[in-house]
Amino acid sequence: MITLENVSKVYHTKSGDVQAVNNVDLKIEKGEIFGIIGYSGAGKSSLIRLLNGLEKPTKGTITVAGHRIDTIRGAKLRQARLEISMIFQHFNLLWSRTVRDNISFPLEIAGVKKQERLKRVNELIKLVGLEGREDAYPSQLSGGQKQRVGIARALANNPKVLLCDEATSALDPQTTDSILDLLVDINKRLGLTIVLITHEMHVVRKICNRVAVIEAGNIVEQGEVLELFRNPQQQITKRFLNQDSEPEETVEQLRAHYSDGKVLKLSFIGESTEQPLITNLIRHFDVNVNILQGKISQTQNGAYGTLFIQLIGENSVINQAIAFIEENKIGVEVIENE
Ligand SMILES: Nc1ncnc2c1ncn2[C@@H]1O[C@H](COP(=O)(O)OP(=O)(O)OP(=O)(O)O)[C@@H](O)[C@H]1O
Repeated sequence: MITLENVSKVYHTKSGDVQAVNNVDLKIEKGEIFGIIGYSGAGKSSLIRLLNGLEKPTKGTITVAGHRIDTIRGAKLRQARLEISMIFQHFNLLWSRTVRDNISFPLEIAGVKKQERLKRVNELIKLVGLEGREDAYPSQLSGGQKQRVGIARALANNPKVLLCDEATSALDPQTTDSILDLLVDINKRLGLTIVLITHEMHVVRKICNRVAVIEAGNIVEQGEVLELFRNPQQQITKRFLNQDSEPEETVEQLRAHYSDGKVLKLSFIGESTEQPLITNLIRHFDVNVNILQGKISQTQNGAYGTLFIQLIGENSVINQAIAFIEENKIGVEVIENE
């Protein structure tokens, strides 16, 4: 659905050239939810603007939904953009128009007749869960509702690709989750290809199938989300993963509080979480298992997370239990008591 070959973008500024995107090769399949993660200034916005033709590459070729975005211009580019839609961090709604009229706007531009427009807008309002809010103005909506309007408007002309530019960065965690759920729902229902740029790993974990990590304009690592979580290669990827894991003080607290037996940190990735591990531990070993804390979440390709447990019993039996956990391909780290 999307192919970038050897794409670079250099901005020529008064203070010199800025290499925002550097020799990027990327292939995104139809129906994927693909994440591009990077820190501020890494080149994410430049990359996403290249995908919808708002910027032209300095070199390389860009094909999106069958269109050579790097070369087409004018009416052809506008036509192609109907198939490549976008949502934004700050929603970019028209403040003097109601929800209904905001969603209707791209249909008006595309010359869709009034009767058909009304029908389509009603469908979209239902799809994004905004029934009852049709006549509200953006200023009367919560952040999550505003983004729902943004999503409905982006879907109005039945695009093939939806680009999401930090679409949940201005929202609180709960609202973020509901918007991400909506994106997954739309992806499944409509088979829409979604590309999202973000600086938050939990967004990638929750909804992406694959992810690329961008640093100083270069894609330094890419792959299946769980694979990347299991086996990050680059320092920057590890930093992003730390952002999404237990804070250091929690581990310190656990160490201090639970001095009996051993405290273990279990890491679950993918299918291993399906196993009834705790039941098996109690059944097979003469140990008491105390669940201390944990967070296991679902990714698009299986579960991911950590669980802290305390094992109390004979030292030799605890060691056997640890070996058993390892045999089951669950990551285990002993949190030593100080
Ligand atoms: N129009 C422009 N003219 C000149 N330089 C630019 C332009 N747009 C971006 N840059 C520079 O290109 C580099 C990449 O910026 P870009 O906005 O793509 O990164 P980003 O990862 O999206 O960061 P942020 O999340 O802060 O927007 C930065 O050094 C930025 O200053």
